[in-house]
Amino acid sequence: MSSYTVRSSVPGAPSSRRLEFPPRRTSVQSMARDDSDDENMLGPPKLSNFGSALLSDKENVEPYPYSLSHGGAGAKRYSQQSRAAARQEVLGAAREFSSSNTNNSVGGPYSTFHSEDHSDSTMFATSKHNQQSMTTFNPETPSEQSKFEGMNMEKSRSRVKSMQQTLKDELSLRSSKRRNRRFVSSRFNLLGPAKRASSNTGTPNHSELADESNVSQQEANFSHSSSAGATAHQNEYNVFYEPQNSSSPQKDSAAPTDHTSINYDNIEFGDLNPYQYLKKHNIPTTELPNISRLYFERQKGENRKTALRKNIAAKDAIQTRLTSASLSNSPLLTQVDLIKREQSIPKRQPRRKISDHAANNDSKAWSSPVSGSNGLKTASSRNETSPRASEMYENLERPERDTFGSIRRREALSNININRNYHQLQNKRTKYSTENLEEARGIHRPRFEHPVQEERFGNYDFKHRSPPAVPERKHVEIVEPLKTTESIPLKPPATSGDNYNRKKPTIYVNGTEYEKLELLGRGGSSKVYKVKNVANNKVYALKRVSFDEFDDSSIEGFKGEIELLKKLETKPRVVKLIDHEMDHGVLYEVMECGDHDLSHTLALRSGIGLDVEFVRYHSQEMLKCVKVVHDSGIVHSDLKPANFVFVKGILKIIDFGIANAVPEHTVNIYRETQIGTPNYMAPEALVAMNYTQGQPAEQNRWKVGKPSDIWSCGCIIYQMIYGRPPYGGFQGQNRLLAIMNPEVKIVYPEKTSNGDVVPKTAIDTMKACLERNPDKRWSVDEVLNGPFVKPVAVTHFFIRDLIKNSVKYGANQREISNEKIEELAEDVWHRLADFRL
Ligand SMILES: Nc1ncnc2c1ncn2[C@@H]1O[C@H](COP(=O)(O)OP(=O)(O)OP(=O)(O)O)[C@@H](O)[C@H]1O
Repeated sequence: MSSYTVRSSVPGAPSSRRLEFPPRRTSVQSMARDDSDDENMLGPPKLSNFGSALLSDKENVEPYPYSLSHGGAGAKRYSQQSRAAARQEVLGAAREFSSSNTNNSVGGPYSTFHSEDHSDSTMFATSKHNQQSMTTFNPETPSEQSKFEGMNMEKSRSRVKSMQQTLKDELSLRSSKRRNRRFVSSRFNLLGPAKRASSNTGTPNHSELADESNVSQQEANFSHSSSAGATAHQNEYNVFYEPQNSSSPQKDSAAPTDHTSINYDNIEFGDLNPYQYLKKHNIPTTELPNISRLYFERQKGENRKTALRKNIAAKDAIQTRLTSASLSNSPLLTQVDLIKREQSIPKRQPRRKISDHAANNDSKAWSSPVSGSNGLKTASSRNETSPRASEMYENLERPERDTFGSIRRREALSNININRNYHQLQNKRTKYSTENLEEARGIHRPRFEHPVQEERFGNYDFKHRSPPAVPERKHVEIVEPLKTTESIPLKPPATSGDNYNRKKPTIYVNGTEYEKLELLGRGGSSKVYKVKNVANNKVYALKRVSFDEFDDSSIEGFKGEIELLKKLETKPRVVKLIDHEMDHGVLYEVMECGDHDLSHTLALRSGIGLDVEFVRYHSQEMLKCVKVVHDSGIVHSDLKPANFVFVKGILKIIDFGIANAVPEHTVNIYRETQIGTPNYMAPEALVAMNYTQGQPAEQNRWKVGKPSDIWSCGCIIYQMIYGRPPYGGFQGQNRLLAIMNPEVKIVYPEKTSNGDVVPKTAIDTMKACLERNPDKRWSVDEVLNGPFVKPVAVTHFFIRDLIKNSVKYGANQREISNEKIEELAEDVWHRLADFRL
């Protein structure tokens, strides 16, 4: 490799550079590598680049990457001019060298070079016959050294500077071309895939490369054919746009077939993009930037026109609605007019994107048979409406194709919705204002409660559906059952010997049938039932006593009761025995039936307080019964409240089971058994007394007489006043002991537990009845005639007469003895007895 050092005069450039001559075959590669670096290309040219550029410029065999295919027209011209000038300068310098070296033979220092490289470059091969290449210069040759020294060095330096400047401009121009190419590439991407033109079968890239190859070839031909730079500058434009194939079959009449004078105003792209347009009309790709710019400007204008046209259509549609709404207020409008106006206005569309479901529903509503029969437009017929409406439909239903922009489209939709609501309101007003007219015309319109229904079917005349069929009422006959004269037996008929047909069991007493009604009470040895005589339907008490549990003495005692009852059957204060029968150890007594006994009455008044009159009345009633018994020579021996019953309001005595007839002129009887109720038994009836005369000592007897009955009556009165018997506070055996113990005194409080004052006469009566000594007890008559049972009442006249008589008696008798006073008191007392009310 040969090297040569030159001093550069370019400002900023290194003072000296070592000029190297790279191998010729790598010049193109070096250019390609430098071409990738824009910054290096913008800087001052290097001598190495200069040499490479010369070589590459001559070697047009390979595609020249920096063709003028993508440069602008002005840049292209400048590039071509500058390149032509540079070439002229280079050729001039070479001629100078060659002229100074005309005698240089083939066998000289160039012989080797030419023999190696003559077939590689056409340009170099052309010039090698006329000039000496710099690369073939060998300064070491003595003959050439002398020639070189003889040259004008100043002239050479100026030429080198000129060449450097030219190369600098060339590089700047190439950088500009590169930028333009990038811009065009980005625009191509926006245009989408290029369509295949009729005259262009290759892909755009391939076509572009082929075209670039042609351009490079044309440029090489130009460089080869032209000899003068100025002339080349003048003819460059015309020759350059000469079409390769002038007989192109497809040429647009409006297309600039004569490319020497392109009229951009006459260009019509149609459906072609700029690149397709170039290919179709065989226009060099260098015109692509200009044509692309023209294409985009026209597109922008078309878009503006389309937007303006759609805006006008939307406004016209709105104005049509408003006019229709104002006209619909007129009461003279008929229903047919309203329908026509409604048909001329498209239905409202949703603001947002229409979903498939909503669209389907909407289409169903429109395509309903009812609407079709009434002249409503279906979805397919909407396009048959006015052009303005159709255009607005296009605008509303396909917002993605709208070119207004989102804001403008939203405003348009909002306006339409607002006016739609106003239109609906006007329709409603019209509907209400025309209701009377419609009714007068006999037009029946359905009433919709739902606004959607009203919106869809609001102003249209519909035919009523046939009313639903009234369900048939089933006729049900109420058939009353036949009435028969024969009564339905509630129970099976009675048979002989069967008592099933009887309501309740019956008891026969001496042949008389008694029907058992209810149980009245139960005693120690018997049960008492309420029965009804079946023959006369009278009610009785039936006492049934079984002798199985009793010994013979007890059986004799029940038999004595019957005798006593028979004896007393005429007494009104003794329950009346109706009938009795002894059968198989069972005693039946049919008696007069009482309502309830005295124990039941006392229980009802428990806790109510003292009622002296109640006690006096019931005491008197009780004593009257006892008087009857005592007067009959009978000692009852078992007097208690349960043995007094009220029969029709009259208290009567019952239960003479242990009663004994008292022989006349005797007061007491003696029993060998202790029978009775402890609470009411007199002390003498409880204390066994040894029967001494003629009887075994171990045998005890109890003395029972009429005073025992008075004791019992005293206990009943005591219970009626204080609520319990005298020894009621004792329980069990202690009660008997207390009764028998004379030390246990009976207390008579002046007040009851409720605080009621107990009359003194009542207390005195109780004390007289409950005298331990039976001989000192009052008799029944005394009690009955006692101040409590039978109180004395005096009148005002009685007291006045008493005082008057006493004064007279004292005036006549100065001294009155005590005996005389007692006699007088007894007399008054008897008079009071006669004076009782
Ligand atoms: N004629 C009647 N009317 C209404 N009720 C009666 C009649 N006879 C008895 N009673 C009721 O039957 C109950 C028992 O009767 P009664 O006292 O005669 O039987 P008892 O076996 O003698 O009893 P006890 O021997 O224990 O005194 C009475 O307390 C009374 O309530």
